[in-house]
Amino acid sequence: MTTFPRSGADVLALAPVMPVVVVEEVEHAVPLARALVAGGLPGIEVTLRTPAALSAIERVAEEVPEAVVGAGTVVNGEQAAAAARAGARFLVSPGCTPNLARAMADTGLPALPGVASVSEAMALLELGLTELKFFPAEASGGAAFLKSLNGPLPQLRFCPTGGITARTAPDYLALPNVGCVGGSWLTPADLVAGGRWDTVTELAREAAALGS
Ligand SMILES: O=C(O)C(=O)C[C@H](O)[C@H](O)COP(=O)(O)O
Repeated sequence: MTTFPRSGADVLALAPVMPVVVVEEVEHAVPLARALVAGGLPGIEVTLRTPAALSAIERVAEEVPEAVVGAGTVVNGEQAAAAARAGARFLVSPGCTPNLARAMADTGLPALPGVASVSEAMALLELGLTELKFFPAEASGGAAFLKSLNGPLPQLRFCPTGGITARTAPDYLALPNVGCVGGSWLTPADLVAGGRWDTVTELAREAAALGS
């Protein structure tokens, strides 16, 4: 039986790669999640960027028990609450405000709030949050930024996301303050639209192997 994450650390520990997916058609959600799970990636971040996103989370939560589905692109409290109602097991935001941090905590779900600077990371640390998303990773300094941050703030752990590929992921995963990396490269729009689930599984398998 799947154990659901109870903390940000549990979310970071799901797999070396967190697939970030954009679901345009709700019918794609279940086969997509099954394809990722089959490749060894149980954690799935469904971005709240499409009208289908909340229904997609609901379907995966109900129909794919091996998956751990979370909501991404959470930018306000209403979305955090709606994602929790839909069955999300964790929340991810691209950036954070005190209001959003509170709203995410109110859901009772583990969350990875996003940061892109030292001061933003320190503000969340003051709230007791030590597992964060680093977004947009490549545009904000990449692996070199996180390596520098580990000096003054070694208590923080990150899921860097944004512009990361299968080729650059190992640079991040080699860092002591990186738990996993996020990315959309496992589920390109053309593969999803064409229902090419075997290829998604293949990409997921390669990504899962980055942790070994
Ligand atoms: O929507 C969010 O919550 C985000 O933070 C953005 C996503 O994580 C990135 O868009 C994924 O990055 P790519 O792998 O470069 O596509």
